[in-house]
Amino acid sequence: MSPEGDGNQHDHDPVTTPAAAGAGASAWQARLTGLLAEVSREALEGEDLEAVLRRIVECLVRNLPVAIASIILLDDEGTHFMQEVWAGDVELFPQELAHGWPVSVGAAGRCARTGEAQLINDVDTDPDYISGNSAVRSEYLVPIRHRTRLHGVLNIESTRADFFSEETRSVFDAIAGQVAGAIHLARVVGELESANRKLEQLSMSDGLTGIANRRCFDQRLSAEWEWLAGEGRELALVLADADAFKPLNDAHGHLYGDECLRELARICMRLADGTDDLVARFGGEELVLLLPGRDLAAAQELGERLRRDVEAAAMPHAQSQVAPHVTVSVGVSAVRPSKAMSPDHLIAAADRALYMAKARGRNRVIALEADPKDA
Ligand SMILES: Nc1nc2c(ncn2[C@@H]2O[C@H](COP(=O)(O)OP(=O)(O)OP(=O)(O)O)[C@@H](O)[C@H]2O)c(=O)[nH]1
Repeated sequence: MSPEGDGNQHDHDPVTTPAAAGAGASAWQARLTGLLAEVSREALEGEDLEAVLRRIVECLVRNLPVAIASIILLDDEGTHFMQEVWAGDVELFPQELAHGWPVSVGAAGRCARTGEAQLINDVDTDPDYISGNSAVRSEYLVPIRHRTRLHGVLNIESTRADFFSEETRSVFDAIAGQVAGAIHLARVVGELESANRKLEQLSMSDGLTGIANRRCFDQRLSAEWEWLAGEGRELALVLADADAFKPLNDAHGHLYGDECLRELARICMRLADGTDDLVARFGGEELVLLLPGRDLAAAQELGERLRRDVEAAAMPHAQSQVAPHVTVSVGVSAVRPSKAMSPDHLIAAADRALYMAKARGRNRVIALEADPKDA
């Protein structure tokens, strides 16, 4: 334990309290004003919230003769404290407070419950005071509030009974306001980042099946193309098109057609077992598997498994001339990416193979190496 003025940096500092300042009261005011400015700067840092709050409490302990400074944050419901960031000489940290505690407990709880600042001039006489340092004599707790939302409590503890003058308290009130701004800023930034992530995800996925959409596929194809060109490894495509899908919609309705597409997507997802494999909706009733690192034979085998799995799913199709259930035709292509060709050559080859599978009676797999003449 090191009470202020006892071995810490304020020992020889003439301006540690308003009383000590005496004729130098303006020096004390200057210190408080400087402190407020420093806290404001920290509050606007806007990076990781915990780091910002930690620097604020450290700044308080570094600049003022206080034994403990802490910021205690409430959960979303405002019923429990869930996080405490502190600086100073905490010699006792009650275990029950380590993982959050209800606002029914402690002087900080009283501050949160009442929404009012709490000045405790003699901690020994306050029934709610929970000691963190046996030398502490007084405590000041301020609600941290942004507009109507109570975020938590700013807690300052001093080893002097007369430390919290009106002027000093008003500075802590202002600091609590800065902390509230910092918390609000961090939460808004966090919410924006998460909304952006969601939007990014939405813009890359297909609403019906939940798999990647064409935009995502195009981006990944060109990224894989570049990467594999450098690596000298192959890239394969499996393009699957549901057979007689128009008659299926006409006979069973679009909702059933939608459900069949979802099932096709699930089957493709089960087959895409490579870490970099991508399953995407290529167009209406066409799905595509992008298979980095696989050659034509491996992709053709996967295409064949896909065709068989779709048959095995036995989704009824009353109007297909191929089978009484949904079938797919599959075009497969592969290439070793190089500057001589582009991703379009790979797609064109898969497309040509698919066309041949349809022409030869559907429910079959055709594989073609990509050819510079294809695109
Ligand atoms: N239910 C449903 N149908 C879709 C969707 N997207 C495209 N389709 C339908 O898929 C059908 C594709 O028809 P076509 O291109 O004529 O081909 P097909 O009838 O499957 O015949 P082949 O491909 O030659 O075997 C069209 O009727 C589209 O309306 C979708 O999201 N849901």
